[in-house]
Amino acid sequence: MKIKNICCLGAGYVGGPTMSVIALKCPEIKVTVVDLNEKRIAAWNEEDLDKLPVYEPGLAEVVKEARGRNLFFSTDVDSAIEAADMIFIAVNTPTKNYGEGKGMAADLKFVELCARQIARIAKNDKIIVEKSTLPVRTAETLQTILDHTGNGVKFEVLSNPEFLAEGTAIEDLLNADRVLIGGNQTESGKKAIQALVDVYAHWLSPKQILTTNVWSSELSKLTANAFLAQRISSINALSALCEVTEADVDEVATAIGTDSRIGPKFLKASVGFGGSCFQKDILNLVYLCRYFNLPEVANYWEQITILNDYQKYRFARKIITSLFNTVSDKKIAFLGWAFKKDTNDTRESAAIYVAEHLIEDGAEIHVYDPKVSEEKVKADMSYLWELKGVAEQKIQAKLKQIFVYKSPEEALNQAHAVAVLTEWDEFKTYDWNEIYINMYKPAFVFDGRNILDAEKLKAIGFQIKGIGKG
Ligand SMILES: NC(=O)C1=CN([C@@H]2O[C@H](COP(=O)(O)OP(=O)(O)OC[C@H]3O[C@@H](n4cnc5c(N)ncnc54)[C@H](O)[C@@H]3O)[C@@H](O)[C@H]2O)C=CC1
Ligand SMILES: O=C(O)[C@H]1O[C@H](OP(=O)(O)OP(=O)(O)OC[C@H]2O[C@@H](n3ccc(=O)[nH]c3=O)[C@H](O)[C@@H]2O)[C@H](O)[C@@H](O)[C@@H]1O
Repeated sequence: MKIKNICCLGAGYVGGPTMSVIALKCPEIKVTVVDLNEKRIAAWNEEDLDKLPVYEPGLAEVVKEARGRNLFFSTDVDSAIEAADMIFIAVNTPTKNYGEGKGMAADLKFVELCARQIARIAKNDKIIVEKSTLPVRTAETLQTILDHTGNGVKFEVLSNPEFLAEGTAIEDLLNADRVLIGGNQTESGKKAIQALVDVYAHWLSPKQILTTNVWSSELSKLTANAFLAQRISSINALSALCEVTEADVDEVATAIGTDSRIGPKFLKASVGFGGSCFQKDILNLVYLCRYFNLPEVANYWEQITILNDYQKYRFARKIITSLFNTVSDKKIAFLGWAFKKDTNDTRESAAIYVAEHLIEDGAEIHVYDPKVSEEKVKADMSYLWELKGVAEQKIQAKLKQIFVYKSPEEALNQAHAVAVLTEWDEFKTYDWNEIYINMYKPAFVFDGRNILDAEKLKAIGFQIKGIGKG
């Protein structure tokens, strides 16, 4: 079966870049990305490519080439579903914040709504592709909804989880370590798998495309994220030990990472991992393990997020204790707000939690991030406080302790301390002599990413404290 028309539900950080690359590489396939969010779709259709809703190196170039040729962004969900022979579901699957499984389980209501809408609209057979990250056995739920509410047409459900990382999404999509496709091991299931393999085969080699049964594929996605996050929590746990023993965490990471069985990647100690997925996917895994009555397994994975919370808290506490046990009315400059460099995404960014803790102690937070707006920073903090049940009036008062600037100089001027929250390359190139002159003394730098040249900063006169540095 040759795919001619693809529709993707969800024009977010996954749907947008993934479909743009598919459209780029498969010019004979019409790809329509739809979303309920009109503002988001309007931004995807912006003439000015700097205004795309997702910032990713290389994305604007891909959109420029494919958009209007065979790549379209639209809010007309029904028409796109009707016309497609393959439908990707790339909607959000956040942690449930209500009812059964609150704070742990994945909220599948958006996915379920997609399935119901597809079933209602579809007039001919379709392949449904789970692109969102989902708990193992969700395909069964989707199949049940599709079969019971549809118009008698046949649906084949595939799992095709996405492994791209933000900041390197285009590179990851073009040169994927692997693409994973899970499907039913029936004749029609195998045909559907092959149809999706043929899409990716436009630019990936057969050995980069793995096919499995549908459950293995679903579970592999949660597992991959849990393994990746586990490495970060492991090195971050050791960073605390390094700080009290004068071992250097970067040296330890290099020493263990050269063992080919361990490998060097994902061993960078930090203020804690952020991003929309690691935390939610691990909690989802923990919930599943508890559901299947495997408490020891659940507790094992849960420790990764517990350690991550500890790491963010530890960083904030270090700032407070170093500044003579209070940051009340002190100006703390934040370099970076995004959860990692080269993205404008701030979901679950460590910066949010560090800021919360410092604000609780009375600090003023002065933020500069090259890609994050004032509106976003304030929305992030408001959202956190709302979730915690803080009264609206109190939220408004706390927001007055946050200032966001368009230039680093403004954020850094007259600061008591600088905290590096995101590893943007430009922070390394600043004139730190000048920054020192314009700060209160002693001038502190808390490098939550270990990116600055500590010796150079010490020579200037800074008190510098990194992660896992004695
Ligand atoms: N962000 C990332 O780097 C990665 C995310 N994932 C997974 O991909 C999924 C999507 O993640 P993101 O793109 O980051 O989320 P996102 O929140 O950026 O985008 C999801 C979009 O889906 C839209 N949507 C919700 N319900 C809809 C419906 N019924 N019809 C049409 N559109 C609808 C929302 O309006 C939103 O724009 C999640 O399951 C996530 O775990 C997987 C790999 C990487
Ligand atoms: O499912 C997802 O959403 C994606 O989650 C991660 O990608 P992402 O969260 O975009 O970015 P990462 O590079 O994994 O970084 C996550 C967090 O860990 C931090 N990190 C990463 C690596 C490291 O060594 N140390 C470290 O602290 C980063 O700064 C960031 O805050 C995975 O890397 C992707 O494979 C996956 O598809």
